[in-house]
Amino acid sequence: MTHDDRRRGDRRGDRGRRPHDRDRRRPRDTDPRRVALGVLEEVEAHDAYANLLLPARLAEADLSPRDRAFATELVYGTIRWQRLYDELIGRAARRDPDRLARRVRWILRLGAHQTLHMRVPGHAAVNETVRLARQTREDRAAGLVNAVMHRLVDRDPADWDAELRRDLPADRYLSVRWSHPEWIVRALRRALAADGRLPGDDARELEALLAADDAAPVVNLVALPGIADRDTIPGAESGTVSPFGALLAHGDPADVCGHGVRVQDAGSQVAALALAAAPGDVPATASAATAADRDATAPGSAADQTCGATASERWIDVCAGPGGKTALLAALAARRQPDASVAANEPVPHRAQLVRDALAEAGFADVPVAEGDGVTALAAGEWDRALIDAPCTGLGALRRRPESRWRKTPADLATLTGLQRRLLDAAVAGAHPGALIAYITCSPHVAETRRQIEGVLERHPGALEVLDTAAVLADAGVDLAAAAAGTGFAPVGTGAPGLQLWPHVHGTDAMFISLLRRRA
Ligand SMILES: C[S@@+](CC[C@H](N)C(=O)[O-])C[C@H]1O[C@@H](n2cnc3c(N)ncnc32)[C@H](O)[C@@H]1O
Repeated sequence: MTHDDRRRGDRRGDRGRRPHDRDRRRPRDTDPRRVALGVLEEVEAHDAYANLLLPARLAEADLSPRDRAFATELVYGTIRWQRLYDELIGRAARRDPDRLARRVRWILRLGAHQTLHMRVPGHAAVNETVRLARQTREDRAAGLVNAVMHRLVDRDPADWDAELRRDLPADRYLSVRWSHPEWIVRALRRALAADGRLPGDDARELEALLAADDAAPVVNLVALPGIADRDTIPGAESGTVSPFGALLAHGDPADVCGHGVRVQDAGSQVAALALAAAPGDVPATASAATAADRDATAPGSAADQTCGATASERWIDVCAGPGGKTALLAALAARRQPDASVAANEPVPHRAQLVRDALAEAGFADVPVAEGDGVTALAAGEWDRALIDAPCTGLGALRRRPESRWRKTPADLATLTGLQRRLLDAAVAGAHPGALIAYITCSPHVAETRRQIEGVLERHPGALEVLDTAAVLADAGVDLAAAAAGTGFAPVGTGAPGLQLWPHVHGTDAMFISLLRRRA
């Protein structure tokens, strides 16, 4: 080492080490299976979220676009399907899979995913899985991995299925076959039945719902009305139930987002639209719409035809973070009623900042975002339309968050339903006659949906009118029948005091939307 080298080294010291130095010492990984295994182990060890961790690990690796897609499917698919794979691995290994070393279990789950859901030929799945075991210091388990993988690939998946169906009680079979915790299977069955969707013991619709949870969801985009046009988003296709929605089957959403285009599930779009489009029986709190306002709204677009609001209303989104619905509400309000004011509330500071960012990006930086309790904001009563997108179990969005089904427990329900009830009661307390409330969850669980609405109606007899959400949305250009066409399932359920959307019927997350109006 020359004197100059030494000086350079001294100057840089440890803190001054260039970012690439680490990369130079440790070659970037070029194996998608090894990258996926690392992510899966980290997700498990640190309760991390795969959708946050994976992009970081992909950025550190050196993978072709094809291998990045392969690693992505390996991670998400293996997490989703782990219950099925554990059952089959246990049968093939003739031992409890929980007694295998963690890494060996992940290696086998990865192998199972390749052969059962990724169309990797059997021999390649076996060889690559054994290779992965050897490369990751699990040589001693290579024999077991080889034997288990051979038993998995040598049998037809239909044979495995027949064996499971024969051996397991009905709910346990569904739980294993569709890789959901058993309590979630039961909760979804109850939710479908409450929506009038399970005649007799027909499991067909329940299985269709479970299957929809297991499919990789297509990216849903929203083109905020008045700001962006869904027909001009590069590479996007139509086909969502939302009048502002588009699908991005291929490509990186980051390449098309911005300037009023955002990633947002079509069910969320429809939920925000329902509040905006509900008939404006709300007494105007300031001046009525001027002729100039009305002229400013170009006729013909979905947004213009759909908002039922009257002028100068005050709209509030009380559970706003991260701001997807707030941005759409602001766009809908601005398009139809420039005089209406929109405000947001989100108690968690970093999520409140995300709401501000979402609003600023869409050109609504002037929308105030408070950091308080939604219960207080609602009880204060300074609003004409309130969106309560309540914290919930998220059982309606399992397809988007692969690990969430394994982390939720029935115990989560108690806290969440208590808060949901307080939010609804505060809305009743704060609402003036004619004020509108949209109560929304991204869960179909009956305790979070219809029972909440039944409960608030019982606690405040005569105070609320339940609007027909499906009819409001139909007037707003949402064609539920077209969305359900070809699925073999009814476009709208029956009996619920609100609209329940379903992934297997409408292609949306399972959002529940109930529109309520305060009576005099
Ligand atoms: C389902 S998320 C809302 C999603 C959001 N509306 C959107 O579309 O982007 C529920 C939000 O409620 C917030 N929250 C939790 N407790 C709350 C409370 N007491 N009052 C109001 N909001 C609350 C959570 O922090 C979370 O951001």
